[in-house]
Amino acid sequence: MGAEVVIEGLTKSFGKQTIWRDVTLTLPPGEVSVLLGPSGTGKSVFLKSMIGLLKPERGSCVINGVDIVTCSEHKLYDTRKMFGVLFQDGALFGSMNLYDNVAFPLREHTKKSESEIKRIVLEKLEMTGLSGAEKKLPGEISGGMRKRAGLARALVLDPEIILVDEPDSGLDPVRTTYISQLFIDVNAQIDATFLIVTHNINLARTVPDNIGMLFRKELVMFGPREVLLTSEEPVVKQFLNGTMDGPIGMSEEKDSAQMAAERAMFEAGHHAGGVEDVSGVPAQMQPTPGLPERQGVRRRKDRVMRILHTLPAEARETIIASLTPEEQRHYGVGPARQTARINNRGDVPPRHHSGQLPTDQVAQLPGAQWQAPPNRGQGST
Ligand SMILES: Nc1ncnc2c1ncn2[C@@H]1O[C@H](COP(=O)(O)OP(=O)(O)OP(=O)(O)O)[C@@H](O)[C@H]1O
Repeated sequence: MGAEVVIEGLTKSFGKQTIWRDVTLTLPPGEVSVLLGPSGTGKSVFLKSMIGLLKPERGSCVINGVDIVTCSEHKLYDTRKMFGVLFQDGALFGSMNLYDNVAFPLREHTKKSESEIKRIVLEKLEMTGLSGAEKKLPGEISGGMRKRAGLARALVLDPEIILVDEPDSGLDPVRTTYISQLFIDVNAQIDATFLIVTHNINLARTVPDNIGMLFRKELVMFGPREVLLTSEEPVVKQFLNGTMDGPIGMSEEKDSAQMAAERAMFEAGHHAGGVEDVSGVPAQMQPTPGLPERQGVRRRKDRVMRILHTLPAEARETIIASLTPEEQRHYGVGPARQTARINNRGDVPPRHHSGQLPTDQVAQLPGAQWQAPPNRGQGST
């Protein structure tokens, strides 16, 4: 099973520029999570901080009892071996063929024999649909193949955590769906914990178990996919619909005067762009038939049912509706019964900001009525 990653109060600045502050979330073991956020909100900086390439000033990122932020170089080196990282362009060595690129971490970090290396490399190339392409150079293959080769290389050391930076960059929508399927298939086969940074709405809506979003230097939300996908929070809705109508502007954000002026324009009939009314929770991608069931999905069900009472009503109803009648009986929930229980007890989910919930509650979620925090020290703190 993949490792759990527990991040608490993480804050990263460059000089006087705060990139994000007080980020708290837990990546549940073996589940697939996606981190969304407008360009420049520091998603790549977040991934680099998780593997210790950048040092946040405050907070912790704990994996198997080791805090990446404060541990020794020696511990960091060891813990990094638990990660497989897929960079945007695959980050392959241009002068090496795919076989040697994929074999590279094994030759660098292990004492395995060449015959053992060959077995592993061919297995990972097959897993990523690249059998037969061993002798190709990165410059001779398509962007999608380069990404798959990068994934094959990320897999050779049997990672427990896989970080993926913008897998859709430079890919058409169909190839993006194929690489998404590959992530789900790899997850089903090795049960690693995934964190995927992306702008791609289709991927975000259909691939992950959990979704988080960075905006205005904070983690706006992080939790089960049903929460973000049913959220009424303006920034989340705007992002998922890809429109100009909302708090996200040409650069990171708009001030209230600009927002009001644009609102008037849209109300007068100007097209806000994007696809209208992309809403609801579509079915999640499944492993390709013949592959094992995802263990993360099974564990997630129990986990989400334990925190169900903390989730906004619409997400709760969506989750309950997705259960089979047997599962509803098993967990003791049903749409009417659940609503009655909530009404009788007045059990309205609390409002929380990132960082305010105990870390054993994997989904740290603000309520559905989350309000963007006031624009604190934009650009510097
Ligand atoms: N090493 C660095 N030194 C100084 N500033 C940096 C460094 N790395 C990143 N930044 C700044 O941090 C901010 C966030 O960058 P980052 O690339 O993480 O954003 P992102 O959300 O991944 O954006 P995109 O979606 O466009 O890839 C940017 O303003 C960037 O200029």
